[in-house]
Amino acid sequence: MSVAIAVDAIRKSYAGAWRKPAREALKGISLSIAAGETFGFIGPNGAGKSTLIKILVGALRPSAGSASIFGRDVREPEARRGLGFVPENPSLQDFLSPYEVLLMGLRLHGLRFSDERKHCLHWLERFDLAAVADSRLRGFSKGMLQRTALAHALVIQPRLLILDEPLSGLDPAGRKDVVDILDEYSRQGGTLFFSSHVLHDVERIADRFGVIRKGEVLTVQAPGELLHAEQTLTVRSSGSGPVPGFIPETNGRWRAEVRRDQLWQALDALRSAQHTLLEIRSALTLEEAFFRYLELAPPSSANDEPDVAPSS
Ligand SMILES: Nc1ncnc2c1ncn2[C@@H]1O[C@H](COP(=O)(O)OP(=O)(O)OP(=O)(O)O)[C@@H](O)[C@H]1O
Repeated sequence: MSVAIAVDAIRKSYAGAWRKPAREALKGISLSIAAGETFGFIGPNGAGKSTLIKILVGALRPSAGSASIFGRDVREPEARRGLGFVPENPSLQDFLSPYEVLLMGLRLHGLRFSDERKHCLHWLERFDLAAVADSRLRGFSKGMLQRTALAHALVIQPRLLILDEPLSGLDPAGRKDVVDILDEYSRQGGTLFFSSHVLHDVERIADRFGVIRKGEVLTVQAPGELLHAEQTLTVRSSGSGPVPGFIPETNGRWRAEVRRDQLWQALDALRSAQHTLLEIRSALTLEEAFFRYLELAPPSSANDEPDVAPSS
């Protein structure tokens, strides 16, 4: 399978303000994302997510290391062919209409369609913007602007989408629509790299995700793996009599927290007591597992030092 994004030992230091030391935002990050993969990049505020994204789209130069998109160094304009990008706070010209924004996207990428208006309206409709296709962006809500920026990224039929916090500013219905569109894009073979704070969205969309903290990637794994590593399971049953280790809930239901290596004993006990098994699941949500992971991740030597580095 071909590599869509390759990041090799990237470092980035921002020069400090007057008398302030330089800040090392990325401390030697390496990643490889396959073509067709959906990769979520998560981490707390200030972890370095946007810095890496800006390097990938050619808006920032790394202090050291290299990155490429479909084999082209990100410093080459050719690397951005077929790249749809939405930054964290998209700044769109507010005197334009959504239709004009999408048309501009097609022009910037040198794309021509026999019926451009129909093509743009298709994407505006997908993002629930058809009714305001020709209205000026001035006065649009944050969610409407975000949806316009996403439609602008998708209208070029990108081979790669890089989205910085794509779901921020959207209400629950808007989030669901966008998640469905991204799902469809991914099922059709598109490659997606996105950052998020919202673990539920990462769980829903991503094939794999990377956790970044203080400029370092702590782990890269599939959403299920984080939960699978957890040793405790919640087992729920329904039955009339008590079972050792199980505590009663309401309506004849019972629940126990069971260690993974003791699951079969617990199931045998339920069978002997003629209980019906209702549910076995990880005792933690992905969110809880993620925060526990962040807390347990051993601090590296770089994290023990103050965030100071020579400026680039
Ligand atoms: N232009 C800049 N000048 C100086 N420092 C910067 C600059 N941009 C980012 N930083 C610093 O670099 C570090 C990483 O910031 P970055 O914006 O990449 O993090 P992030 O993970 O995207 O955070 P958030 O989730 O809040 O958007 C932070 O400590 C931030 O203060």
